[in-house]
Amino acid sequence: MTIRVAVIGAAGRMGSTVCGAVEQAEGMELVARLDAGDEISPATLASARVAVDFTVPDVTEANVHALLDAGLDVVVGTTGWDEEAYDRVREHLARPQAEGRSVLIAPNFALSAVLAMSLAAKAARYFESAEVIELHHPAKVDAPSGTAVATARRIAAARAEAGLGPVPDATESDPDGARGAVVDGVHVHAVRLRGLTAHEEIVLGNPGEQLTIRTDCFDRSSFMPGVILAVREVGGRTGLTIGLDQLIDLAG
Ligand SMILES: NC(=O)C1=CN([C@@H]2O[C@H](COP(=O)(O)OP(=O)(O)OC[C@H]3O[C@@H](n4cnc5c(N)ncnc54)[C@H](O)[C@@H]3O)[C@@H](O)[C@H]2O)C=CC1
Ligand SMILES: O=C(O)C1=N[C@H](C(=O)O)C[C@H](O)C1
Repeated sequence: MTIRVAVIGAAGRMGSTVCGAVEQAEGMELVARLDAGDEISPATLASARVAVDFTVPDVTEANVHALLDAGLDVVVGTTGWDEEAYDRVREHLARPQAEGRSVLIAPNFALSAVLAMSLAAKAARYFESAEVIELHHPAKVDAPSGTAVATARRIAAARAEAGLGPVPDATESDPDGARGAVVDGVHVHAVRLRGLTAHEEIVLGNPGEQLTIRTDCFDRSSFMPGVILAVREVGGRTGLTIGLDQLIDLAG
């Protein structure tokens, strides 16, 4: 059966690329393109079954609740989500009116980034030091990137599980924040540079050795197979799914 798809944020860099990918995808029909100022309502959604949200961190959660109220399953790529916001979506999905509905939120839909996060989490327990450097195009409105935050959280969780203490760091004075943001004890550095798209480096250090894990997305086409996979799969799930790795077998 054809999946009818609405794209929210359709005029943006990601939204417009997603519109093109949905139009090219077998078994999908793009039925609505909504952007800022458009109401989310049955009339504008044109009987869409799945909505894809690539908007801005300030509005994405409200969009998801409105889309659930309208009876759609939702795929979200927009950043800015925290545990409290996830919990509010879980609570919404638990209401009888939302029975059978499903939301998938992923900080990154590119396979290289999903693998980089997974490898970083796997490697983290073996290294004394770990830091994350994300590098993006200068039109990005948030820092650090959602992917970097998710990566740092996974590294921190792996370190805690392995019983590792804080990363070694003798810094006593840093009035200008040169050591970057600190996410769950992991330092995260953000670079904004003309010419870049979306890149991340995870550096892990031990005495005398370093492991560098790097993902480079040179073009937004890199995110499209993951987005299309999520659109296909979201309807077969229930509840909240976080991360594209939940749909891909990374074992082996
Ligand atoms: N999960 C992933 O793989 C990826 C996630 N992103 C994230 O996706 C988001 C969008 O990124 P870009 O497309 O580069 O940004 P963008 O600024 O090019 O596009 C955002 C679009 O959302 C629209 N918008 C703003 N408020 C809206 C509202 N209330 N309703 C509907 N549309 C609204 C804007 O008018 C704009 O067209 C960011 O949070 C970014 O970090 C970006 C790339 C990949
Ligand atoms: O804004 C972007 O471009 C990107 N945003 C996401 C993030 O913040 O992690 C994903 C990717 O890095 C591109």
